[in-house]
Amino acid sequence: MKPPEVDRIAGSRAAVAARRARAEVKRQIASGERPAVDVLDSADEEHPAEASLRVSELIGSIPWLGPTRTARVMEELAISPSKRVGGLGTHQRVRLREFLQRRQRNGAGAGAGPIAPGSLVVLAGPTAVGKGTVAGHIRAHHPDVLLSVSATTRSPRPGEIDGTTYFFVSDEQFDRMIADGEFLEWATVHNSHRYGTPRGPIEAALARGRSVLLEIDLQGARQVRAAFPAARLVFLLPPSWEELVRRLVGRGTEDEEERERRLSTAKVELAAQDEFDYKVVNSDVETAAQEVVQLMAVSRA
Ligand SMILES: Nc1nc2c(ncn2[C@@H]2O[C@H](COP(=O)(O)OP(=O)(O)O)[C@@H](O)[C@H]2O)c(=O)[nH]1
Ligand SMILES: Nc1ncnc2c1ncn2[C@@H]1O[C@H](COP(=O)(O)OP(=O)(O)O)[C@@H](O)[C@H]1O
Repeated sequence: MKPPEVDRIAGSRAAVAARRARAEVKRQIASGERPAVDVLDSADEEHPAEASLRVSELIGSIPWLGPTRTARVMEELAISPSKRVGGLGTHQRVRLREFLQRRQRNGAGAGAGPIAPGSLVVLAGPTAVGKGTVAGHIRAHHPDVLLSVSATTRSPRPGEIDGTTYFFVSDEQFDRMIADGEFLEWATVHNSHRYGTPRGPIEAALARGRSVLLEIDLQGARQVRAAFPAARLVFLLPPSWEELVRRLVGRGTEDEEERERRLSTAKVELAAQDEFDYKVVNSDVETAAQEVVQLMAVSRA
């Protein structure tokens, strides 16, 4: 058996070597020799220097981020300051990866951070373009963004959950909510059912500096713009009209008559796309979701 003193010396040598290896990784990031996202991707048992690096050290090594912004970024990504790269949870890793890639693409100094605090973004677009799908992707990957849950008088589709997809309410309940001033905006959509955005959760989130995403129709987007001129309006476009029809038919949730009604609304909505601040083509869900999130990161200043 080795005497304890030998163990202690060996242990401290190993610790010094590990520190040196981490310092080298930080130097590579700081000099631009190695993108931070590569360090994140290579962090595993075979790369202990990368895996044992703290996330704050990884982000802090990027030349254009000082300690204050690093701390803010960590908070926005919901990653604790002591977290090591190898110990990240799946969602944290995805959020960090998206952030690093976005910063790499945008270059130094672009934007204000992953998500500008307190921004209100409206996602609109024709039926079946994929608004719900893109919003769902953002919900899954950016829990820091509040995805507003609307109230509607339409019936739930199979798989839709009351309180998550929508608050499914009766006509009488909807009337009462209007009378009580509970809506930020509301509209009758596709000439059939009413949909409205509950005001309370949005105002509370914005007051706390949390960003909010509304997935609503054209009429609602116009009302939000009037009430909140600072809101950013995003129009989601299909790659083509044929693809839009394919998605509507493929979803299989409406009969022929309802599909026709929705497609005629879609023509009106597409004609209004130039009223929006940004247009995003939904060819690929992940890319479209990332573009919407990136728009949230654009500094209001
Ligand atoms: N104005 C307004 N529109 C909403 C609201 N919630 C959903 N919508 C819109 O209502 C429309 C119908 O939604 P839905 O019944 O889920 O079917 P979809 O058209 O196939 O997405 C979509 O354009 C939604 O964006 C809301 O709170 N306010
Ligand atoms: N980028 C995409 N590529 C292919 N299919 C998509 C894409 N985005 C959404 N879809 C599909 O299109 C259909 C309509 O999407 P949905 O999110 O319900 O649209 P919306 O909320 O705009 O009415 C769904 O079946 C969905 O799976």
